[in-house]
Amino acid sequence: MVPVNLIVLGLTASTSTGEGNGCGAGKGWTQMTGQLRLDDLLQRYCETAPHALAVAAAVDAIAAAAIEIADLIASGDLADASGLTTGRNSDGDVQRNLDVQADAILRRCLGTLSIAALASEEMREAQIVDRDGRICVAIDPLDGSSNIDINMTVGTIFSILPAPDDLSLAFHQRGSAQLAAGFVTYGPQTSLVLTLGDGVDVFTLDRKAGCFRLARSGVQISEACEEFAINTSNRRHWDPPVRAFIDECLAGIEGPANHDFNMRWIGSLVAEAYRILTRGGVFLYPSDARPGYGDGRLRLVYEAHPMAYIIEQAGGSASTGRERILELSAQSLHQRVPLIMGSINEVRRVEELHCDPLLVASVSAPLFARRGFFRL
Ligand SMILES: O=P(O)(O)OC[C@H]1O[C@](O)(COP(=O)(O)O)[C@@H](O)[C@@H]1O
Ligand SMILES: [Mg+2]
Ligand SMILES: [Mg+2]
Repeated sequence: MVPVNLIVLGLTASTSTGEGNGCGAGKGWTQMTGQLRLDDLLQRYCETAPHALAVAAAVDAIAAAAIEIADLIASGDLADASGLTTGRNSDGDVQRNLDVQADAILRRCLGTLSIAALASEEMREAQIVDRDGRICVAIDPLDGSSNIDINMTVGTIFSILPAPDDLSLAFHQRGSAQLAAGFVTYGPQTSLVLTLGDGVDVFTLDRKAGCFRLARSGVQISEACEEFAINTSNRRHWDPPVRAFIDECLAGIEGPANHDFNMRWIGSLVAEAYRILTRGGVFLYPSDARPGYGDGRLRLVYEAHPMAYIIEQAGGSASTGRERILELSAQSLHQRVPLIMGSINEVRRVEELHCDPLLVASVSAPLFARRGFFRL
């Protein structure tokens, strides 16, 4: 087991309380001055639980890989880090040059650690690495890859699970078994969002020093929100509950929601999640009627599970519309799942609509939905 590259403890960070600039009564977070480094936080965490050293080592390795990937992305075509299509991965998705490079960097950085099993979006099957390892790691090396060639935010997502006795079950565990989860956004800033099971912290890459520094601690998502994210080009394929929810959002102050909504769609799960953690909101990638989209688009093990863990740790909610994402366990590595996540009130509303066809019908009836007829 390679020791974590941990540095001095004892740095103190001065703090101030911030609030999301979004809607609702934002619970806010603690804004940090950036003196506390990821290494410091990992070192403190190392002593907390039997798995903690292995988890800290994996996070440390992923952070090192993220610094390399951030450099690569920033160089773009100059470093042959492009959105050029190189083929398809085992799940049939278009694979870009950068998907392959990010996967190689992460596997090299994680490769020196004692990890029981490793899974990646870019690998056909999970790999058993070290039977004595205490943890299993699942990665989406590059999320939002359709954004690469337009210079928009992409990211890396990771999930860390305990190693079960039977390693063939490594990635068939419930999402609630996760020990840690996080993601990195490669945008104007490179940020690392992390939960070790006790809240959510956001770190910013200090490029000069080559380390991540704590920027926000104890992130909390506001319960209500005024922003939704969904790929509306698929509207005609949606199920009635999803259509009803979005119709409510679009009706704004004149509809049952009784307030206006803004809309964003970046096409990059990491960027949507970062926005929700910053100013609230709700994200939906539901199942729809297109061939191959019966379970939505996003993958359970290395996209929905880690995102759900982070969002719940920040006081939000993540659901298929019918079930809590963290209750689910995958039948296969690349299994897809509908994902609705974000501010708790909006996710609850989507769930209500999924459970109650009469409610859906009432939202769809134009007179009922309008203020002035049935609402005072
Ligand atoms: O192009 P669509 O259908 O809007 O899908 C966008 C979604 O697909 C993804 O890009 C899937 O992730 P990958 O890029 O890792 O395959 C998400 O980041 C994003 O939310
Ligand atoms: Mg992805
Ligand atoms: Mg990907």
